[in-house]
Amino acid sequence: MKQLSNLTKNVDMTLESLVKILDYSSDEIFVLDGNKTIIYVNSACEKHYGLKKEDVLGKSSVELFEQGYWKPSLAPEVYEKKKPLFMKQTTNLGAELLTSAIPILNENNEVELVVTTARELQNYNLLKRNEKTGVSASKHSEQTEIDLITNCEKVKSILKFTQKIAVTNSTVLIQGESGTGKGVLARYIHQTSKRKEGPFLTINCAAIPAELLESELFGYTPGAFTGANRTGKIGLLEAADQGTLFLDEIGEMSLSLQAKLLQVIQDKKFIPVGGYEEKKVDIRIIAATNRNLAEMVQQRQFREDLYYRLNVIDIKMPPLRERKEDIIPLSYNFLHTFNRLYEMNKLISQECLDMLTYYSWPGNVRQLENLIERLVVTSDSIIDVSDLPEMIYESIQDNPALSPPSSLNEAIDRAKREIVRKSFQKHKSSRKVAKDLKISQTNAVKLIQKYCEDLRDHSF
Ligand SMILES: Nc1ncnc2c1ncn2[C@@H]1O[C@H](COP(=O)(O)OP(=O)(O)OP(=O)(O)O)[C@@H](O)[C@H]1O
Repeated sequence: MKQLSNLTKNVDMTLESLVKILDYSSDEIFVLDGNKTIIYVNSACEKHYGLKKEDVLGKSSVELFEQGYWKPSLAPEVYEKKKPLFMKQTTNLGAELLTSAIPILNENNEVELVVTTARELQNYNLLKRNEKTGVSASKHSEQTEIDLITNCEKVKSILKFTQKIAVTNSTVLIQGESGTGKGVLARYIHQTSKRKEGPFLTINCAAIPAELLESELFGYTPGAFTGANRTGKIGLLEAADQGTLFLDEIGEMSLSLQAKLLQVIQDKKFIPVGGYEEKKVDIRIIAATNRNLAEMVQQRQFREDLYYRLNVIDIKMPPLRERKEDIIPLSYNFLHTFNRLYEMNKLISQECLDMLTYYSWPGNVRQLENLIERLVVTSDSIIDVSDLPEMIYESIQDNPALSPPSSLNEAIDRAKREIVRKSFQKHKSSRKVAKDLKISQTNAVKLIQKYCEDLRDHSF
């Protein structure tokens, strides 16, 4: 390894050790060339964007900005004005950064490099507060707008698909285990649709008794029933006019209410409880369930006609254990959120993050979110493996597929599995996988059969 003489006193510095030092920096450092291509980045980028160095190097910073990894953009102004720039930025994972970009010019006064450093504002605010300068991170400070976070190709293709259906008014049915993010996806669909300026209202059909659910949805006229408000009440169907109504846990809705809902979907009209006059509404319905509706239809617990009406666009939200690539970015996202909420500055060790990826997350993203909140509150300055609940340890040890690999062969097999699955999720054909992984198509077919059986149904 090349020695970097004269850089340090009394120590022989190698390029390798220099890179290591930069990786230990808690601030992010990244360098762009004259074409806005990222030519260097340190490890801190993972906690800010959920991207590994290798996902970032060689990419155009303009392209990453357009994909929503940070905002606002800083590069165009630095390249244009050729002057240093300081700015507050927020990232896709909800980190708030104080970013500085310094252009380095060549002899022709052209921008040769831009050296950018980004420090988390949370740390900065806490530091200032500790210095008693009166600046403090407020618990009620405005929350950064956080999008649906994912690094998973399958979820990314769901998001792309929802953008395609943004202009339609079709009813959407989102199925998936509890806590997978069905509610977050419903909001995302609303935000990307042409109804985004209209209301987005949610009702959980399991949380309200059947009689009350009907009046909540349809509203009622004055004196409609004993105990009713004297002036009557507007229902959610009417309140969501021009917007989206999200019916969570639709599988719990009574059969009689299902019949009424079907009518609203078909005719776009309804009559409030106790009333005679029809009301017209323009709404999009998104329904979600963690139950198997097709099975419920067979068992006559759910109306077949309503099922087909809701099912016009059918999306399946995969459980977290099938999208392990989301665990680290989500963990960082929740770390930023709860650090901000509790005015803390906790860090998390790499070993701890690795351990989180081995766990199966039966409660999905909600369970991960709750755990990170608890860890932020209860751990010392660095959240480490020893802070994890015993239950996580035990379950990893009980399940060999989730525990760290016990041999080189097993590690190779797991790595192969991950690479093939990732490629198949992206390309969806053995020919393209073969090309992507530079293997024969026969080999690709074999590997897909071995590792991707569960991915072969392409419906969302
Ligand atoms: N991709 C994501 N990015 C950021 N936060 C997420 C994501 N997915 C889920 N969450 C968070 O996890 C929690 C659970 O998500 P959500 O309520 O949408 O799940 P759900 O599938 O609708 O659950 P349930 O079936 O119990 O209603 C929420 O606090 C949500 O903000």
